[in-house]
Amino acid sequence: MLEARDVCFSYGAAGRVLDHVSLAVRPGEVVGLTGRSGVGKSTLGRILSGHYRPLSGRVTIDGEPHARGFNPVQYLSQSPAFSVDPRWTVGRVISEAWRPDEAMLRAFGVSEAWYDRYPHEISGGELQRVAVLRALAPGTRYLVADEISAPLDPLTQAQIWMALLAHAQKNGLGMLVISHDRPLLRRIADRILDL
Ligand SMILES: Nc1ncnc2c1ncn2[C@@H]1O[C@H](COP(=O)(O)OP(=O)(O)OP(=O)(O)O)[C@@H](O)[C@H]1O
Repeated sequence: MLEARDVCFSYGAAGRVLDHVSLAVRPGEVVGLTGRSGVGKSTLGRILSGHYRPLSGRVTIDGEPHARGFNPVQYLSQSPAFSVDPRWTVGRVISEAWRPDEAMLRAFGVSEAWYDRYPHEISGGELQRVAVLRALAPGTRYLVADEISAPLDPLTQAQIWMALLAHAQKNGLGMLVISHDRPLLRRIADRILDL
């Protein structure tokens, strides 16, 4: 189980962003997280992913704190361009994490023809699919998907969610889906939390 318990956080001297927040995601469970803009959803997602340390409170993965090495809690943002090295080819970006097979490439609509290109040489929607596929390395146990489909066309959105949900179910992957799109969350989440 991925668990945040009594988490508090603030960015420097600015006011408190998270005040004693607790949340849990079980393996194979899809939890929706929504709430007004600026309430701290992305901050909580990054804390769960080990990017930020809480001021107080704990984050545990199956009872253990975040450790060095491959991160079993992968964070995906709305803007994949910020999370990939612009000097690496698409092929290197993916294979640095793992080597997905043909079926996975097809399910996520990723083409090997892009492998020799750089991130700015594929479209935003294509890069998002690359980022999602990269995050699904075998060691990934939980995925924090932060508004990942907001800028995509409806067809690409549907393709990504269908592939992600199928993969999560098959592999017991837990997902925290952060979104303002309540109809989307009602379709895909087992339960929805309002921060
Ligand atoms: N690096 C940072 N430094 C200082 N303040 C920050 C930083 N990142 C976020 N904040 C502030 O922390 C608060 C929470 O931001 P966060 O991005 O977690 O909210 P959110 O609920 O995800 O918002 P949205 O729905 O608009 O994406 C906001 O007031 C934001 O301005």
